[in-house]
Order: sequence, then structure tokens, then C-alpha cells
Amino acid sequence: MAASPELELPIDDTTDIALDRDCTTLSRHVLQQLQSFSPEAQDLSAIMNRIALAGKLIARRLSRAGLMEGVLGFTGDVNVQGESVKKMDVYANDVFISVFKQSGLVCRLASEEMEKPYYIPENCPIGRYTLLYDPIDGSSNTDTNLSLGSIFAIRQQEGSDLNGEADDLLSPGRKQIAAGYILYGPSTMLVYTIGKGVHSFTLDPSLGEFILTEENIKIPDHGSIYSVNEGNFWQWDESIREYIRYVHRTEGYTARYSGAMVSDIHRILLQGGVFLYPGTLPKPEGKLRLLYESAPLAYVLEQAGGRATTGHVDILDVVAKKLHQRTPLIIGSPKDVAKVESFIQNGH
Ligand SMILES: O=P(O)(O)OC[C@H]1O[C@](O)(COP(=O)(O)O)[C@@H](O)[C@@H]1O
Repeated sequence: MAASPELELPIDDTTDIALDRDCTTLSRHVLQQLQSFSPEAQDLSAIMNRIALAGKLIARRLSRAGLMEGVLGFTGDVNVQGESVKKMDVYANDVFISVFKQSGLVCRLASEEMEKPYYIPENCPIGRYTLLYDPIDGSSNTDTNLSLGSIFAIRQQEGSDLNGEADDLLSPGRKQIAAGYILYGPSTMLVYTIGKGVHSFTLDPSLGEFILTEENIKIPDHGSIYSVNEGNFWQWDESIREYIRYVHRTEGYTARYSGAMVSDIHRILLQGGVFLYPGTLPKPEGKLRLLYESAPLAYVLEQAGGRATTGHVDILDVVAKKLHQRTPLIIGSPKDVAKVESFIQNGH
């Protein structure tokens, strides 16, 4: 018997990528951006390809995490930041290392999860790049199946001393030659810049490819979203409390805070607004790490027409004193960042 019309499944015309779509892959896009097949362009394209591979491996594991043994939860260790380490943090950290082994491209990696930079000695004679990364941003979301991210930045490596302290990494974020993030949400997206605008790619899991979804993303000048952990209200400086009071009494603002800043900042990149993680009384320097969290995201947002500041200095101009340095972060649409700055600097 034929199914009644009400029971017929709707025809799904979204099962395939629209045929008129130009399926630009990430590595091809990098080469197009640089308009060259120079060794540097090929290096960058290959590095982005490896980062994409790390993203695919992490996304695959996250998508099945609840079904597998030993993926979720804590390891029982505490990292260099004094934070409890999750199993996914360790896995994702190792994935980034393993995709760069034998690549010949990246000699040194530095991440939230490792006290000191990690060298891949076999790459170092030729690998001229360092990868700075946060393998899992928003770790607290891991065990509840909520959005997570990975953040990355690539820098030219200026020192080759395998036992060195990697002081060259402390230079300002303007030295980054590429940066971006991977967002593990309902779909997995990769957003990157190499100083020529900001571009987003969506992972098609059946193809195993990140496909270009939006080129030259521009952040709105102003947006209605403010994104901050208001649980810290009484630990902030009075100037931040005044800004939040201003937002509360001004029509049109809306709060959004997910616990993973990649996700919150991605929303702000597309819709406008401001994300804040200010210092608190016990931690005036805030929570977020300068070199592998704030500076890469600042580079992306600046390239999209946004801004990122500590409240006093542009994030990309800050010279770090140590690898795991933290910084207050105010990032987003230029007008909204300027508004927060004016509260910090002028009290209104
Ligand atoms: O729980 P809090 O203090 O609001 O911190 C949340 C913030 O910390 C972060 O999770 C970064 O910390 P992790 O890299 O340790 O996950 C941000 O993504 C997020 O915005």
C-alpha cells in the first residue's frame, strides 16, 4: 500500500553539495591567496593541510566520543597552567604533533598542554616554522557534547637551538604568518587568515575535505551580542562592572556565552558584538593565554575588520614575557571594543 502523503518523507535536496558550487579546498585556496607556487606558498599550503588533517581526526573522535571507552573525562593529571587535564586535551595535543612528524615543515610546536616547546628533531634542519596551538579550547564543554575549538598560529622560526628557551616566540602577535581556528559544532569549520582576509571552510565528512564556504568575511562594525562570564562580576574592576551595567540598561543587547571562546567569537565574527575575558581580583592578568589563544584570534578578527585589546594595548602589539603568559582580552566589532575601552580608560 502506498504511504499516505502526510507520511512521505520530504525529498532531501541537500544531500549533495550544490553542483554549481566551486568546491575550493583549503590547500588550493591558500595557493590562490598567495598567487604563487613559491616554496613559501607551498609550505603554507601544506601546513594548512596538516592542520586540517588534525581537525578531521579530532572531529571524528569527538563525534563518537560518547560511544567509545576512554575518550571523555579527566586523566587525573594537572597541566602547566594548574588545570585538570582532560583525555581529549591529551589526544588532541598528540594529534597536532603526529600530523607534523615527518612533514619536514614544522620544527617546533608549543601548546597549552606542554610546559616547554616540543621539537621534532628530524624536521629541524629544514622545518622553518613553529606551530602555536590550543588543541582543545573550551575543555569544560567536552563531557557535555557542546561546541569546542582548536586554535592555531604559525610563525617563522627564528631560533634553531633545540634546547633553547624559544625567546623568538615572545615577539608580538604581528609576527604570526597565519592563524585561525577549528570549530567543532553541528558541523566542523575551519577559519583562517594568512594576512589576506578571513575565510571559512566547512568539513564535508563524506568527502573528508574542508570546502570553502565564505571568503573575505567582514565583521559588522557593531553588534548586539556581549559575551562574558557574568559569574565573575564581583571579581572584576569597577570599570568592567560599569560597562556591564551600561549594557543591561541599554536596549538591544543580548548575552551569549558558551564556555568555548572559539564558538563565541565565531558568532561575533559573523554577527557582531564583543567577547570579554577581563582580569579578576585574584587573576588581574585574566585567564586566556596570549600566544596560542588571544593572539591568533586577534589576528583573525583584525583581518576581518575587528579589534582585540587588553583594554590598553592592542593584543597583537603585546610582547610576551613567557610562553604561557595570560592576558585580559576584549575582542570583536570595532565600535563595541572601543566602547569597552572607553569604560576602562575613561570610566564611561
Ligand atoms: O569558565 P570560564 O572561566 O568562563 O572560562 C571559559 C573560557 O575559558 C576557555 O575555555 C579557555 O580555557 P581552556 O583552553 O582551558 O578550555 C575559553 O574558551 C572560554 O571562553
